[in-house]
Amino acid sequence: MGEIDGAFIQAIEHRPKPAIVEAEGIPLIDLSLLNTSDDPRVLAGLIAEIGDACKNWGFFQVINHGVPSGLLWGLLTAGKKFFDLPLQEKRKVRRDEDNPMGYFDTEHTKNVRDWKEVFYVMVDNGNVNSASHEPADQELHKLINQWPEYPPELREACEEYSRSVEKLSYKLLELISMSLGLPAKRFNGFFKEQTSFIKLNHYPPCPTPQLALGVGRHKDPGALTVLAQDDVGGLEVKRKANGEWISVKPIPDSYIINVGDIIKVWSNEKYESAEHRVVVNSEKERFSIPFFFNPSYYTVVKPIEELIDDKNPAKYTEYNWGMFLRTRMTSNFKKLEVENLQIHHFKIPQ
Ligand SMILES: O=C(O)CCC(=O)C(=O)O
Ligand SMILES: [Fe+2]
Repeated sequence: MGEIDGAFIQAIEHRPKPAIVEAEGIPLIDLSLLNTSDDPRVLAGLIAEIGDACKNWGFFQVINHGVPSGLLWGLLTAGKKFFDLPLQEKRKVRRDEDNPMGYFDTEHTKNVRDWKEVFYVMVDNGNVNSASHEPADQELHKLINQWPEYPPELREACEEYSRSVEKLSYKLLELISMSLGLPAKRFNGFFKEQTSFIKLNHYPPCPTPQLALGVGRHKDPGALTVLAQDDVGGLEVKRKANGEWISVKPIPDSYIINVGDIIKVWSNEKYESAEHRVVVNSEKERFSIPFFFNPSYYTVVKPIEELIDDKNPAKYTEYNWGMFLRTRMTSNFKKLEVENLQIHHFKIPQ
């Protein structure tokens, strides 16, 4: 990535400061009960814990999650071999605005360049996505995975890993649904033609980590994010209660679960999608792999009927998920002069 260029420099108010490391930190939830029972009465304590974490933090970590650790290790190893290739090799599978799957090294978040390189892979290859909000863009777009020649094992590692994390995502979705007092499978129908994808993130060491961010502050737009990180650390979450940035301590063999904007809207703001960002450091590279669990492109996102009434009216007007995703993906290719699309643009003034 070379010398730090002005495009990476964050405005003063968004530059990283030493983050607070909380003794307790974000909630840590043990999912081992899931292996022994799916009876809601047995699971009641776990469901309540998840509900509290979604409400108070929008973030939690899980252990005993059922994803074999070898799958993550295999994918991290294959991903590292890919990122070690020369830039011109990686750019042979470069993503672009027509097909946003593949490699990219100039991603922007909120119109500032991120100190990272990435590789995007669809979980269900070939699913389509909507047109964007651009008036000239009326067509459906196919999301097609692009595979590099080297390392040959990358494809299988991505496919096996995402199938396993998908299972965990459905379990979490069902627990979240029950925690809102809804039937376990209330949300499952939205994921028939899921637009879920994984992203391999590589954050190289940065000579001026006080000026740039690995990923600028943002909220994840989908339903849920299931994030694996290595042992380097750097993820920070903005605490809902007081707006302070808290660092998320790497815990071996755990996943970080992050409520996305869609669950915030479905729950009519009972649950939070927390702002987060990634700080980089001058010594160590870091790898992370988020799995973005996203519904079908044609999903109309709005507060769930059972959760609204006269006393608690809908806080959002409906929006089309595929359009939202496409517009957001397009905005991470370059610096724009306008704020990129956010759910607060659909908020009903109360
Ligand atoms: O690398 C991380 O820890 C988080 C990355 C992230 O927030 C994202 O890719 O949306
Ligand atoms: Fe994120």
